Amino acid sequence: MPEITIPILRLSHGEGLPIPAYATAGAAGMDVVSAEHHHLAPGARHAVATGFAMAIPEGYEVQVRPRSGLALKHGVTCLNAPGTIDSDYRGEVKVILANLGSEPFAIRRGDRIAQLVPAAVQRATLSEVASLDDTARGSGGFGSTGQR
Ligand SMILES: O=c1ccn([C@H]2C[C@H](O)[C@@H](COP(=O)(O)OP(=O)(O)OP(=O)(O)O)O2)c(=O)[nH]1
Ligand SMILES: [Mg+2]
Repeated sequence: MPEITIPILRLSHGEGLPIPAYATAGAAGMDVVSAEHHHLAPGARHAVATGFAMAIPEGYEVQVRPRSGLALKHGVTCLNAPGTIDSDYRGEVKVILANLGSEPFAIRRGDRIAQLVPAAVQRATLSEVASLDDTARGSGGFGSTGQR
């Protein structure tokens, strides 16, 4: 898939911070850093400032995903993963971090806190009908297959 270009606007409190960037040539996500210091108590959540806004091209979104290192080592994750940045959103990108661990977690300005993955968006029109076609599964779900 060809690369898209996303205009990014640095906000005043984002001055001096790196803009989100790929850590390696094959990385899927651009690491994004915190623009603030914040103490995240166990069980707490916070919308962490990043200091920038974007104008995502129509037809795309940007997903805000957790970093596995923070999740594994500290129990810190994006509560709404994957977060959705809409193409018409012009506000500051925030990262909703939650501390699911048992220790307080210190977020420092400049720390990498999440990763951004641009993705194409398939939109759909919903067409209301009186009945649906039959399938082998039918209404079975939630672990209905392979029951012993
Ligand atoms: O992790 C996130 C998720 C969302 N947003 C911003 C961009 C997004 O376009 C907007 C709305 O997000 P979403 O649609 O997930 O939230 P909502 O609760 O449906 O709010 P809204 O009514 O504003 O759509 O909030 C972020 O900055 N970070
Ligand atoms: Mg919404």
